[in-house]
Amino acid sequence: MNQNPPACSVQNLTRIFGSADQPVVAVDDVTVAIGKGSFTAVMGPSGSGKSTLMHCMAGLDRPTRGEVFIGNENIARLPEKAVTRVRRDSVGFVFQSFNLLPTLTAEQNILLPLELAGRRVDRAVFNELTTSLGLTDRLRHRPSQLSGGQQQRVAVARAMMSDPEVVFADEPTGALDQRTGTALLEYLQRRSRQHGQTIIMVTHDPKAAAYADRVLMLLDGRIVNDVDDPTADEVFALLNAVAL
Ligand SMILES: Nc1ncnc2c1ncn2[C@@H]1O[C@H](COP(=O)(O)OP(=O)(O)OP(=O)(O)O)[C@@H](O)[C@H]1O
Repeated sequence: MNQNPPACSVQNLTRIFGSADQPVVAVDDVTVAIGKGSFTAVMGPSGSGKSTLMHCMAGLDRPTRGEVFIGNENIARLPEKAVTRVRRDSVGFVFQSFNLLPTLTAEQNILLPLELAGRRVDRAVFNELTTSLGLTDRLRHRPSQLSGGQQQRVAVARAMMSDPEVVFADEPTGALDQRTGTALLEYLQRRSRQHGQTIIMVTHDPKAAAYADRVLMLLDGRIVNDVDDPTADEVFALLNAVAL
């Protein structure tokens, strides 16, 4: 078990969609702490609440009940403006579909969040990130001139550039071929092990989850398994068990 203080945690988190007479309980009373510098995979069948849990943890969605801590801040209790600040300063998000701005170059996309926040750009951090992601000769290209794998690496650099408390990644390898996906997973693992970056990743792929230090398995909005250092075979068996 990770003894570090958590980078992020939720307590009795519930998120209900729909109306009072037809509620959809997407996340059901979840309590979990994510250790600093850990790499966690969130898995579960379609509709089990993975994206909703991650969106609530990242401050992109509001819980119906419960607490959400990013570092020491309980974002569930903050007004929207303050949540936006915490999200800007302490959270990086990698979307499956990259979400890059098409009119900006790779470099401009990577630096945009810092510029919007009025923060100084640390060129050493920028150089280190773009070199380790193999992007140095692609920085002046626009997203349409980049491959899917390159666009996803730009999205990862953008999420990591502000050195956030937590990076959330929603199916980051979903749109990539196997070789490109593997390289990205190896990078995420290195980033957590060597730089202490906390990473939470939603994935459907047991092989991708095996790169993580920990797998949380969701079913019907609840965590039904919490496994440290899983192998792909173990994850596959757990997934089969809940998918039946
Ligand atoms: N905005 C919404 N309005 C109503 N119901 C929603 C909304 N978002 C999610 N849900 C419902 O909440 C439940 C959990 O959805 P969620 O997207 O979190 O699951 P998931 O595990 O991420 O699924 P998938 O693997 O298919 O992406 C589902 O029943 C879904 O239909």
